[in-house]
Amino acid sequence: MSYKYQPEGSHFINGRYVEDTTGAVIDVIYPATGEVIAKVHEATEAVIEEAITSALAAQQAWAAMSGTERGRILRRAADIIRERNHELSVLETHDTGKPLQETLVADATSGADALEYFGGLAGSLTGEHIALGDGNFAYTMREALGLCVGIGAWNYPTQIACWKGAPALACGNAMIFKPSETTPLSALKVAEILHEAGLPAGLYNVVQGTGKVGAPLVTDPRVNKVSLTGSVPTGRKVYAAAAEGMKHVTMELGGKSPLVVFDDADLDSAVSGAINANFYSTGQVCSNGTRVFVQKGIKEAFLNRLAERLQGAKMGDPLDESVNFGPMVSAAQLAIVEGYIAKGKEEGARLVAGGNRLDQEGYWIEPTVFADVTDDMVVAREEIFGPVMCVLDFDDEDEVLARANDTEFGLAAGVFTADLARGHRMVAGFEAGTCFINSYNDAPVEVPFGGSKMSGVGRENAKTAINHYSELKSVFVRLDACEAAF
Ligand SMILES: NC(=O)c1ccc[n+]([C@@H]2O[C@H](COP(=O)([O-])OP(=O)(O)OC[C@H]3O[C@@H](n4cnc5c(N)ncnc54)[C@H](O)[C@@H]3O)[C@@H](O)[C@H]2O)c1
Repeated sequence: MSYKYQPEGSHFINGRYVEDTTGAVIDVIYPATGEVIAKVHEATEAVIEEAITSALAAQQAWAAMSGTERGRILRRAADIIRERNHELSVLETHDTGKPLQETLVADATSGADALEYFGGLAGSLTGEHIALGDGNFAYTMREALGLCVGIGAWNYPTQIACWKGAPALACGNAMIFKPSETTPLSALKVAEILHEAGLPAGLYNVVQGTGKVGAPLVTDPRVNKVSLTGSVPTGRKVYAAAAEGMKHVTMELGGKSPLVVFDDADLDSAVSGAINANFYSTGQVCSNGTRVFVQKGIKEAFLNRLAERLQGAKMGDPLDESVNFGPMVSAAQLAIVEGYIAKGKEEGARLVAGGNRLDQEGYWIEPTVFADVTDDMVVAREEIFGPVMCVLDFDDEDEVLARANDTEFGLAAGVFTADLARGHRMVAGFEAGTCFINSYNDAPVEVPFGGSKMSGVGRENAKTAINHYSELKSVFVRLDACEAAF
């Protein structure tokens, strides 16, 4: 039987699709209907070995090319992605369930942005000259790390494949990317397009599978760097395993981020911020501001306006471009979200919107809002990773800052206020890697993205990502005689 989105092979290795049917079967399910749209096989040991050996065989020649030449290929790949944006977005919608309205602007296009940005930077990577007196000097050389492994989550499959691949390749590395087993299709297209753009075979390989495939990649001594996007429990395991081999890591993990709305904020703008911070991608965004602290003076106005605006959430066929709210990615994730909604009710939070599963095929749940949430409730402490907004009340700035920071996570934080001095004071106090003033969840490639505390290590995007995919070699040069004590 052939499936609607069946790829030519489960893996993309050494410039071509590869299959090994002895690997366990993974069903790829369209979350909107529950239909199986493809079947892929988990990578076997032989597949993993082929991915590693072909990457190693290609990497040194790639690193020896000029940055400008490498960058040209990445920029060509960006152009191809943009030309095929519609087709890639339809695939992403099938892989994830996210509405086409979103995938058309946020997924392949964001991946293309990363390829274009790092393609542009590749020719400007340099070391520096350091004068040391007496004519002596040192210089630094920026070198590729070697073989990098990227491991993705299921919420932004194309974007994650590009956000990791683009800086890795720009710096002269090879990458093996393992997408989430829930969304295996889009990364294959990224690999295909990179090679079509001229990337030499072996430099961007995609292997499918669960953590059983991710784990041996992380521990393989030939791998120099691991970049994971995933949950904190997985991050802990992967970071520890990578530390055994003293490997470089980037950890983009989960969050329970605060969004603080002061009573001088523009109400509609703040409600928009809260919607973007909770319901985009059906709430499956790591940086979501799911603890919405609203100052008591505007609490009722905020909740009323939010209820009105929620009427604009349109669920339905994700391929219909007027639909703006899709299903959860999987039955398992839906069950987790339903569990948290039940917990919120049990703990005494006031359900003011949503909370119900739709009685139809697929993994649909309404956008949900709890009010009167308190800091100690489970729904206010744990990452739900679904469309559940928790609204908490507060009185003053010092109090809300302390409460906003009272979490093990530190991915993102936002503030809405008309008082910009207060906005800057708040972000200076937030214990979070990515902050927003009068906005939420913007992630342009030019800006570093990442978390502090348990939400991660390192940064993606922006010039700083170069530091995470390369290292400096220092060279001391003596021009006068070298002297010694004896
Ligand atoms: N900070 C960010 O940039 C960011 C972005 C998106 C998602 N996330 C986080 O990702 C989570 C949701 O994604 P998920 O459910 O796919 O996460 P997950 O942690 O379950 O899985 C992430 C990836 O790790 C792999 N994996 C699992 N165990 C492994 C192991 N032992 N060794 C190597 N790889 C292993 C999985 O197969 C998957 O590809 C949420 O917590 C979310 O906040 C973070």
